[in-house]
Amino acid sequence: MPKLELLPAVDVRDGQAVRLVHGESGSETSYGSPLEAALAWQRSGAEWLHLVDLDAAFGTGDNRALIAEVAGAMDIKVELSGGIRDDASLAAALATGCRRVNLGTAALETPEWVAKVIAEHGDKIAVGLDVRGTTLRGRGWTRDGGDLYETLARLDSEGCARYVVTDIAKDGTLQGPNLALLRDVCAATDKPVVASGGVSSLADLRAISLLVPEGVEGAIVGKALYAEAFTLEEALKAVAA
Ligand SMILES: O=C(O)c1ccccc1NCC(=O)[C@H](O)[C@H](O)COP(=O)(O)O
Repeated sequence: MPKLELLPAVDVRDGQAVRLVHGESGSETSYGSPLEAALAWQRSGAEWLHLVDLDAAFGTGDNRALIAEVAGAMDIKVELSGGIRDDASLAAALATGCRRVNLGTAALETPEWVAKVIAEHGDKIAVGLDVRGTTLRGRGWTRDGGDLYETLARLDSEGCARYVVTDIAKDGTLQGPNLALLRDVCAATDKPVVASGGVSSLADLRAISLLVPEGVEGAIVGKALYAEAFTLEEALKAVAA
């Protein structure tokens, strides 16, 4: 059985690595230099980095140059997220050399464009399905954007390669992942799913690992690493077992 991939997160707001609670603007705790954080995860053995431009997601500017610097400094695979909504932002994201990008708002607001870029870029495109209940949220998770399962069916029919699934109610709270949501999404698609939001312990990671046979491919871990609930080395060992 393939092991669960772990993607330590670096979310960038106003040039700083931050953690949010429920993804809410204004709930930031700052953790200093995004580059230092990313290099630390790489040194600890990460194979992936989940790198988010929160300003681009919220429409409060962007950290494009810094994101490019961080992505360019990585020897590991990078997944980029936040505010990738049109040809210019997609081109800038792909030019960083990242392995893939997550589209969120665009999948809700400009589905034709998303279908086009899925056709052009294949598995370089993933779609972030960020939900409250089963309602998708866009624009930095501030606006409703339709039904999770209807959107998933549409994206599947367009050949979307992968989904990053976040329960916003869990994100940044250290309350544990929404395993039922992950199971339900895996049952609704044959495509791999990356779990995001709420991981609090090694037990949570082991619980997500048990969903690998159902289609969960990876887990994004943010707050738990910054709060030192466990180390990345411990997490990598836990999912390798
Ligand atoms: O990814 C986005 O585009 C985004 C937009 C608006 C608010 C937050 C956003 N992402 C947050 C993340 O991807 C978190 O890093 C991730 O869910 C980790 O959560 P946690 O382990 O609970 O800190």
